[in-house]
Amino acid sequence: MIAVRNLTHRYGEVTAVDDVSLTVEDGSFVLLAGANGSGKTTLVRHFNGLLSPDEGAVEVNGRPVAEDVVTARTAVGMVFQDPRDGFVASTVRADVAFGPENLGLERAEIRRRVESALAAVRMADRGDARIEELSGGERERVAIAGALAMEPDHLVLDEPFTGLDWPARTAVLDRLEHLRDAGTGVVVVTHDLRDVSELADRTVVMSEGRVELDSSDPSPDRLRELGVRPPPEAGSESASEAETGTDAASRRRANERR
Ligand SMILES: Nc1ncnc2c1ncn2[C@@H]1O[C@H](COP(=O)(O)OP(=O)(O)OP(=O)(O)O)[C@@H](O)[C@H]1O
Repeated sequence: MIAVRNLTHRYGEVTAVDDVSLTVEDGSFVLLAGANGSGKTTLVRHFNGLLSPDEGAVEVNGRPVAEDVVTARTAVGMVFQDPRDGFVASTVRADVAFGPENLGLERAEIRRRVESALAAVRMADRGDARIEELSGGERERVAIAGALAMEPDHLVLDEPFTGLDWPARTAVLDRLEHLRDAGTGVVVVTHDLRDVSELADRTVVMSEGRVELDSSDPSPDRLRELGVRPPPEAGSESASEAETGTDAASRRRANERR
C-alpha cells in the first residue's frame, strides 16, 4: 500500500501539494486527475522519493519512503510523460532488460520479463531497434515496458497515453487491468478520463494542490467543475468520440476485433 499523510510540497512561494492524505491499496486502480498545474505530478514524485516532503510523509508497504528510498524505488515503478532522456541502453531490448539485470535476476527470468513487457506494449518485434530510431510514441512504450519488466508492487503512470496509438493504448490498458487483478496497485495520472474510467476503482481529483474529490462514482458535473473532462455516459457516446478511438466503447470494440 502507498499511504500519503498530510503531505505538503512547496516550490519556493508555490504550494504545489497542500496537506494531501491519500492511500493506494494493493490491487486497486486509482485515477489521479485534475487541471494543469493542480499538483498531480508533484504528488506522485513523492511515492518513490524523487521529491522530499516539506511537511507530512509517505509510506510504501508500511515503510517511510524518507527512511528507505531504495526499497520505495523497487516497490513503486514510475513512468513519466515524454521519457526522452530516460533511456540507459542503445537498443529497445537492452533498455528494458537494464532494470531486471540490476535486480540480479537469473538470465531466463530477465528474458521472460523483457519479452512479456515488450509484448504488453506491442513492441515484441522491435526489440533490436535502436532507441534513437524510435518515434515519440514508441519511446513511451519502451518506457512503459521498462517499468512493467520490474514487476513492481505499485505502478504509477503519468499521462501514459498521450503519444500512443490506439492499438498500443488498448494493449497497455489490458496489461494494467491484468496487473491490478493480480494485486498490483495502479495509479494513472490523467486529465482525460475517457480511456481509463471503466477500469478505475476510484477517481481522485486535485485542484490547486488539494484533493477535492475521491470517489468510486464521481459525478460528471463535479468533474467538470474541477477542470476534468468526464467520461461519456453509457449509451450517449457521440459519433465524433467513437471515431477518435480513445473512449471506452472503442476500446471494447478493439478487443472484440482482435
Ligand atoms: N520544478 C518546479 N519548480 C517550480 N514550480 C514547479 C515545478 N514543478 C511544478 N511546479 C509548479 O507546481 C504546481 C503543480 O505542478 P504539477 O506539475 O505538479 O501539476 P500537474 O497537475 O502535474 O500539472 P500538469 O497536468 O500540467 O502536468 C504548478 O503551479 C507548477 O507550475
